[in-house]
Amino acid sequence: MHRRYFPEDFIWGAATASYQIEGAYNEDGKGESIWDRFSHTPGKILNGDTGDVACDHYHRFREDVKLMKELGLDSYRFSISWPRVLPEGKGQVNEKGLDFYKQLVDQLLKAGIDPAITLYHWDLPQALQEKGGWANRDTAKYFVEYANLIFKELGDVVPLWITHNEPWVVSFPGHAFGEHAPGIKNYQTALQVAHNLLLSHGMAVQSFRQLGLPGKIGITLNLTPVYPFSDNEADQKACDLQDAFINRWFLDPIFEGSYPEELHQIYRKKVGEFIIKNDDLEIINQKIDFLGINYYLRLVVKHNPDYNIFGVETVKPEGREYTEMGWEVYPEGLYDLLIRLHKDYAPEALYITENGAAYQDQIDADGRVHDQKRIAYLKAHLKNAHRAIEAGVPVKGYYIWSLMDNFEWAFGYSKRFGLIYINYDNQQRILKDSAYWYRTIIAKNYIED
Ligand SMILES: N#[N+]C[C@@H]1[C@@H](O)[C@H](O)[C@@H](O)[C@@H]2O[C@H]12
Repeated sequence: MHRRYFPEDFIWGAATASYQIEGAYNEDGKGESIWDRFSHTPGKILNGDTGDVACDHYHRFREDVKLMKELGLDSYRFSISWPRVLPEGKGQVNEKGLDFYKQLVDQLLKAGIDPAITLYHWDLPQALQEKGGWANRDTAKYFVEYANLIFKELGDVVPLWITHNEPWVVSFPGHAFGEHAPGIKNYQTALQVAHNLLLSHGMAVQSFRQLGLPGKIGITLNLTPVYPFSDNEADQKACDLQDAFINRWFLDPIFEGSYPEELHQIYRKKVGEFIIKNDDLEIINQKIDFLGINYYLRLVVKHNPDYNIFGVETVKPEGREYTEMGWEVYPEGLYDLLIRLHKDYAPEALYITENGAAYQDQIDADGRVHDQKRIAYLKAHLKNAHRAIEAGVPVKGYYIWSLMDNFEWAFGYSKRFGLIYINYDNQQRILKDSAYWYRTIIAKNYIED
């Protein structure tokens, strides 16, 4: 067996997000979020599930930190619920909400686990949505005020900061396709949202620098390598357009201070303009300390003039393995993506801030969850991350999505991604075989293939 040793300082982590695990959706002064509103709207979430209770992490965080310590995690990535600390999105602070996060960070530090905080993982205060939400440029200003509150409370002890999680998902499923909160179906609004999210990212990075905090700050993007169905020119062009739509629309402003021109032209013609003010792109193009990437799958596309505004159709290659999300298992895509990012954008450092898979997990007669498919998935992706590191890509850490089964957005609780199985009937936590496997990987700092 070949041992693939990871760098001595490689960070082994796991990730969650506030709305997906905390519950206590209206307790201790927390304000309503757009996901509270969306999940309480009939027909939006499978089985009518909501995040009202979720994994009850708000009340069980001490038990959960003990489980993280049992796994030997170096770091735990979680998000702050903006409306839990600022119920109206701005103004009056909810001290009980802030205190929850201070206690969580305190428990993590005592357990020897580095906190990694995501400031925004989709749960915008509903009060700000009433003022236009991310389509309103003012929300960028309110985001920085919120970020400064958290920076000042936790900035001295938290080493890793992520401004936004997957702004592409917030923009398009949330504002063009209507599949995510706030459930808007307006492409032009989605483009303005994307821009205001990026602007708020740049403004928050500037503020972080001005505060002189000791940690590192970056952003997490869902990045998907795109491959042409065939080598004909039309399919290759379709591939380039899909890459611009999903990846470059966010990578280029952040790293180059400009939007992909060809796609911008298509948007001008087919969607309409969105407002960019004078030095916006200069603000967005702030130097960041790392790029976080969430990798799950690749896309294979072909040209189809009738398919959408781009004439790009996604195809599902035959004979491949797919997860419960219908996502192709393609570990090589992680290697290809890391190599491309290193070559085209050269981020100072990269963290794989999410990688994982949903499978049909069940408690077997022995009381265990034998999730061998997940172990195989994680091992294959770690192998490709290691290949990229050996090729010189500065990958500094890996966070499994997810620490625990949780509320999977529009799919409710039907999809299980966790290392820890959650019995939602009694909130029992059960370490899956993948959790025990991950514990050994962390301890040995190598995988064998
Ligand atoms: N779907 N799916 C799983 C996972 C989702 O649960 C996370 O909240 C997102 O950051 C990202 O989409 C990935």
